[in-house]
This record gives sequence, C-alpha cells and structure tokens, in this order.
Amino acid sequence: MIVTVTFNPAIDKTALVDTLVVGGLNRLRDVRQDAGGKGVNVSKTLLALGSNSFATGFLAGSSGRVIEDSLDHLGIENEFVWVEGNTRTNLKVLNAKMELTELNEPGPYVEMEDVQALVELIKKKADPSSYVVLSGNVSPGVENKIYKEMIASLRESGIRVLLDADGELFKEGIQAKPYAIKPNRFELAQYFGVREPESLEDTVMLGEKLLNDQTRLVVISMGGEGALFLSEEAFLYCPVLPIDLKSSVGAGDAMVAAMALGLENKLSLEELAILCMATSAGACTTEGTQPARLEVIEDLKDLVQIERMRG
Ligand SMILES: Nc1ncnc2c1ncn2[C@@H]1O[C@H](COP(=O)(O)OP(=O)(O)OP(=O)(O)O)[C@@H](O)[C@H]1O
Ligand SMILES: O=P(O)(O)OC[C@@]1(O)O[C@H](CO)[C@@H](O)[C@@H]1O
Repeated sequence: MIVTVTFNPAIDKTALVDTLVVGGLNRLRDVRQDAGGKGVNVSKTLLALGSNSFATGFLAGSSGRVIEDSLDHLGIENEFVWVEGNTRTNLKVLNAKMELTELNEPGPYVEMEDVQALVELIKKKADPSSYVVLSGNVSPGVENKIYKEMIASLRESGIRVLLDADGELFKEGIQAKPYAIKPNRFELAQYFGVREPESLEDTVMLGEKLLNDQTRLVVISMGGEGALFLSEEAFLYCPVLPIDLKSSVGAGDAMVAAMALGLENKLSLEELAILCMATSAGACTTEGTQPARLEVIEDLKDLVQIERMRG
C-alpha cells in the first residue's frame, strides 16, 4: 500500500491569460479547478496508473470538503485530520508563452496535537511493505523538522519514506535519510548552497552525495531538460519527451507517483525511469493538475530514451 501525506492540500485554480501584468488588472480565462496539493496529486496519478493508495493529511472547512468529495468520487481511499479554518486555494496562471506563475496560499494553522493524530493515522495504515510519500509544503504552526521526525519515527516501524520537499523541510528531512527523494535541480543546488549546476555531470556529482546506506534512490527532475535517476545499480539520464504542453503543474508529483509504484513493484532502475518519464510527461499533456490516461502513458513509454552515465 502506498500512503500519500499532504500536510497542506489545495484547491488548484488554473487559468490562462495572454500576458500577465504585475500591478495591473488581469482578466483570466479557461479557469479550472482541481483537488490538489502534492500528495493528493500523487494519489490521483497512482489511480491513473491502476494502483490504489491511501491519501491523508490535513483538511479544513468547505474547501477541505471539496477535496474530500473529489477523492471519494474518484474512489481514492482517504482519511484526513480535520483542523480549524479553510484549506487553501492556489492560483496557477499560464501566459501565452506557457510560462507559469503560481500563487500559493499559506493554508490553515495546524497544532502539534493534530500532527500527532496524523502520525498515528499513518502508522495505522502503513506496514513494513508500505511506502509513505511525504510531499509539499507544511501549514503554518508546523515546524521544519517535522518530515525529519516522521521519517525517523516511521523507520522504527520499518516503513520506507519517499520525500519530495524543498527548502528547510528538505534540508532537515534529508538528515533522517529517507528511502527515496526527488529534488528538482533548483532544490538540489539550494540544499548544497551552490549555483544551479549547468552540466549533467555536475548535477550527478551533487545528487550522488545524497545516496547512502538508507537513501537508495535519488531522482533529480529537470523540467524541460528531463531527469536523472541515481541508485547503486546505475546512474541514468533521460532526455525530456516531446509532448504538446498544456500545463506542467503536478509533473513532479506524477514522477513521484511513478517512483513509488516502481519501488513497490520492485522495478529495475531502467524500468522505473521509463515509467517516471512517461507519467510525468503525460501529466504535462493535461490541463490543470490532472494525470494523463493510462493509454497515453503507455504510448509515451515508447519515446523514452535512456543514457547510461554509470553502471
Ligand atoms: N515541458 C515538459 N515536457 C515534457 N516533460 C516535462 C516537461 N516539464 C516537465 N516534464 C517532466 O516532468 C518531470 C518533473 O518536472 P519538474 O522538474 O518541473 O518537477 P517539479 O519541479 O517537481 O515540478 P512541480 O513541483 O511543479 O510538480 C521532468 O523531469 C520531466 O520528466
Ligand atoms: O505549496 P506546496 O505544497 O509546495 O505546493 C502545492 C502545489 O503547488 O503543488 C502541487 C503541484 O506540484 C499543486 O497541486 C499545489 O498547488
């Protein structure tokens, strides 16, 4: 069973505008709404890939109900800890050049006792064969060391964690050596306090420093430049797939879903890379934060190219 944890889910409003004017009036068109937040997107993608998951985290107020209803409607098993306030709405605006501007709200306040309730819920659902996906930002009130503490605590129960976070959450979380991580190139550079590496070799040099006896898989996503897959088995580079881009919001989450499924199904690194590339590219072919249909993902798999950098 894959358990996805979203501390700070969101209703994602995606809209188009020809030119985004900062400090001016922008009239949006083609506004669509999706139940989102990184872990929620991972669960939606797993469903598209034909896999069950259990979605949890924090929800609040009427927006929280919208997300819960959407997951129920999709048939995704879920149980959230309910807190005061209202789950956030995040605005994603794409201009005519397909440049994305994201305006993410902070989300409702979460007390430490709510976090305790969440950890108990996760431990109730997960067992040593489970992968727990911790992804996204946390709500106000939650400390940056939370993922680090959760990774350590879940490890005591033999549960493996896949971490996708940025900034301090990532920096702290890494210290607890999660089983798998998916930084993008910016997050990787930020972690090491260096400029974003330009070459694949320099990116690999940073990424391999994060592999260790417990962190067995490092995937570095590089947006339109593809991704790197590092494990003790091999180091692989996959160039980006040629697709008709609709919205890249959630492409990273699609990749995380494919990583979790690949690990659960014990795929080889090469098979896992193919699934990740096809699933993440598929997410870019849909509007908003919807995953692609399985047939689309299957077709995209044929386009994946793999360059072996080591192993
Ligand atoms: N324009 C694109 N065309 C095809 N595939 C893409 C494109 N953009 C992203 N992808 C795929 O999605 C993967 C993840 O994208 P990206 O590196 O932007 O993730 P991210 O930074 O975690 O994004 P987010 O947090 O917004 O989901 C890439 O490695 C690539 O495989
Ligand atoms: O504020 P966070 O938690 O970092 O990111 C939240 C978010 O931008 O991530 C998803 C796309 O990856 C969206 O569904 C959601 O709005």
